[in-house]
Amino acid sequence: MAKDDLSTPNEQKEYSRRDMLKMTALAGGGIALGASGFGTVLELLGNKNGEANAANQSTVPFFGNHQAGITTAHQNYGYLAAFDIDPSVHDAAKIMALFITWTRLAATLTQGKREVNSDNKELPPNDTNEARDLGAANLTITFGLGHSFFTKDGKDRFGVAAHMPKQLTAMPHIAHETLDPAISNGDLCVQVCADVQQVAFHALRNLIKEALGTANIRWMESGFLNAPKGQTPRNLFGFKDGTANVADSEDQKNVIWTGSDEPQWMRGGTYLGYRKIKMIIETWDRDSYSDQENVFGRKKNSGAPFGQRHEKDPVIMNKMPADAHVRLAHGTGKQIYRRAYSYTNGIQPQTGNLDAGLLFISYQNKPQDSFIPMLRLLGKSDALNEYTDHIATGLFAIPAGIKKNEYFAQHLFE
Ligand SMILES: C=CC1=C(C)c2cc3[nH]c(cc4nc(cc5[nH]c(cc1n2)c(C)c5CCC(=O)O)C(CCC(=O)O)=C4C)c(C)c3C=C
Ligand SMILES: [Fe+2]
Repeated sequence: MAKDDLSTPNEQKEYSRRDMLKMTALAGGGIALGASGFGTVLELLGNKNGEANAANQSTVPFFGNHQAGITTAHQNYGYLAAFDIDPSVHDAAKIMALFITWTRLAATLTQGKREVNSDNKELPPNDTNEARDLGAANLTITFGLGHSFFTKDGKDRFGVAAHMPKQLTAMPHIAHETLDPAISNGDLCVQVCADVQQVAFHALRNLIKEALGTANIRWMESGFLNAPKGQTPRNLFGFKDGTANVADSEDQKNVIWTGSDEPQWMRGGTYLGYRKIKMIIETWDRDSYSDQENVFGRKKNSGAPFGQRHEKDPVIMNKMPADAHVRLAHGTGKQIYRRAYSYTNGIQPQTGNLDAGLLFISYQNKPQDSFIPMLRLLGKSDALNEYTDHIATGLFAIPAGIKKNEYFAQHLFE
């Protein structure tokens, strides 16, 4: 049978054979791409099925100055996953090979294309197929590196510890947190977002599959967030969440993107701060409306700060209770860019309560001066603490955007 009877030949290959050979050579040679490796690389598909139905064909560019999925309009579904490098891997070349494969796959999937299957039906399929008839649905894939990628037990793991991002540390202890290490931190992180959950899951699943043997999944979380176009989404406490985020690109440059104080390969990148925060929904739902508003210092319906009429009006700190969440966060004088998702995970068997909360994700160029001090202050004094538990954490360096014919973190290694 022909390569794949449902497929049309790819017209917009992301990489030529020469590009891939060049990248493989740059990665130190000797990288085994696997028996079907080059077939996979060279025969990317156009996804023609979407033309016949209402699949969401919107795409977000994968290559660029900054990675996508950060200032990209918030998609409806998000996965955040962390990976650990397999203990058998000591060679940077193996990691570079994985990053080449991940880059190729991400560049393909985010543009609504799929990898073609081999002629040989005795081999497993290259693509798992469940998103074949769906478009890209604004899929973005964002890659990051944890502190433990660079050093572990005091050892420089892959010869790049000298180039560690300046603000990347292990996460410090924060008051009142009850962290589960199994769902915290990790050597690598991948954020996958899309407007169709099946598209996002498909992408993550295929990234996991390609990493096997080099990097193993450590944890993954999935979340959702919906709002009418142009409106701020609401969290599970019913409040508009994300109002104070900077929208202007000059402000985003100051808050999000790293500059000349970082190693060259990290400039134009950012840091992802992560907290999994369980929300004690049952207690919240029994609290009075006015108490709920006092917790944040904002009006529940309009999102306006106390003493103001409209959501985007400036915060007047002394109109809010001293321990109001917004007063404390705003009072640090620091800014972060929040891109959170709500999560639900059925019922907690021990209590019969809902297992639900917020996958708090923020991007900032100086986490040691913003995200971490803010967490410390909120951990100590925030009125919100009565209704929340911080159960997982992470801090990851997100390198600059990937250029065409380059691969993720290439300039860290070369
Ligand atoms: C480390 C920082 C923060 C954590 C953790 C955090 C958790 C958290 N927040 C909400 C809900 C809201 N937060 C709001 C504002 C806000 N929150 C932070 C930081 C953290 N939040 C900042 C920096 C700000 C903006 C402050 C400002 O300058 O005005 C709001 C108000 C609306 C908005 O601006 O988004 C809400 C609502 C929850 C539910 C939560 C943990 C579960
Ligand atoms: Fe907040």
